[in-house]
Amino acid sequence: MMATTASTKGGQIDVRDVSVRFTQNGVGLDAVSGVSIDVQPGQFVSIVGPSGCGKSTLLNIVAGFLKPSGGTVSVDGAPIHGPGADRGVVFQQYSLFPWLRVRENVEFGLKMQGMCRSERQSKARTLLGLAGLLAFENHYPEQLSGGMRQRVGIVRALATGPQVLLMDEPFGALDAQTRLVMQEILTHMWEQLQLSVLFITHDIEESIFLSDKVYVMTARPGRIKAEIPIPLPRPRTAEMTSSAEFLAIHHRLKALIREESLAAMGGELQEGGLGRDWHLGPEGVRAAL
Ligand SMILES: Nc1ncnc2c1ncn2[C@@H]1O[C@H](COP(=O)(O)OP(=O)(O)OP(=O)(O)O)[C@@H](O)[C@H]1O
Repeated sequence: MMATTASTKGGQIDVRDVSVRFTQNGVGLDAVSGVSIDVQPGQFVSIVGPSGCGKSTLLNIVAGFLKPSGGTVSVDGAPIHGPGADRGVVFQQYSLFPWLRVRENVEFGLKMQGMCRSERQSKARTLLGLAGLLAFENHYPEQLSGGMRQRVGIVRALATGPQVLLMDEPFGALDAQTRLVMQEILTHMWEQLQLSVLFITHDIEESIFLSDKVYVMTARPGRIKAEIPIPLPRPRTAEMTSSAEFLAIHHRLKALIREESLAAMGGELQEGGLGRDWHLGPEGVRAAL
């Protein structure tokens, strides 16, 4: 992997035997059970799994927004007790301040840290340049497309210099074409800044294209079902997505997730729906009605 700007290499995430139990109206729900994952410094790691398996819950724990019921989480050996400037977070919804211009949005965290005006301007402009947004530094968020807003969101999350970037379905609201461009921009920024990234997505192709490793979670309570290394060379190119190696990984991941998606639907599809009545055929179903 190449790097130009990072000085020290940090950003190791260690999640050990983490469990989460939510209690609502006196009823307990096991969301995550005994999950252990690791992200090595500079690694790009994705988590995929069926809806509701606890992916966001896990990310929120690493972000420090949520405390696990059991287990430990640390970054570079330091236990996580809450949110911190060492971890940038990007969600699917663009969370920019609409009354601030693009550069002011990016500078916000730096201003809070007490950095002087000229230093924070120069930092924001460097990052906006990496994301291809320098020409828009004086625009307001509402003047930007969804993809551009999300790029500003990523730049803002990176402004305070975190070694870890946590991303929860960041491109989920974007159209397919914009999504591909965003993947390339993110890869470029990741390579330049030597970040560790933990990335959640529903999109199998996206997870393979971006990652060094993909974790597949089971249906709730979420456990780690498989850890799939992605040995494709870098830089990744659009052509690689039709290579035999890429397609073989895609096939494997799809099968793993399908099993869990069926399980997540409580067995209805195998037992009561698709499985039970399909042998009847259209005639049989009509007769049974
Ligand atoms: N604060 C909460 N209180 C109670 N239950 C919660 C809470 N947050 C999440 N859950 C439940 O925990 C489970 C895991 O939720 P989570 O959002 O982590 O799943 P997910 O894998 O990210 O889902 P999706 O892919 O649909 O976004 C779900 O059943 C959800 O309803």
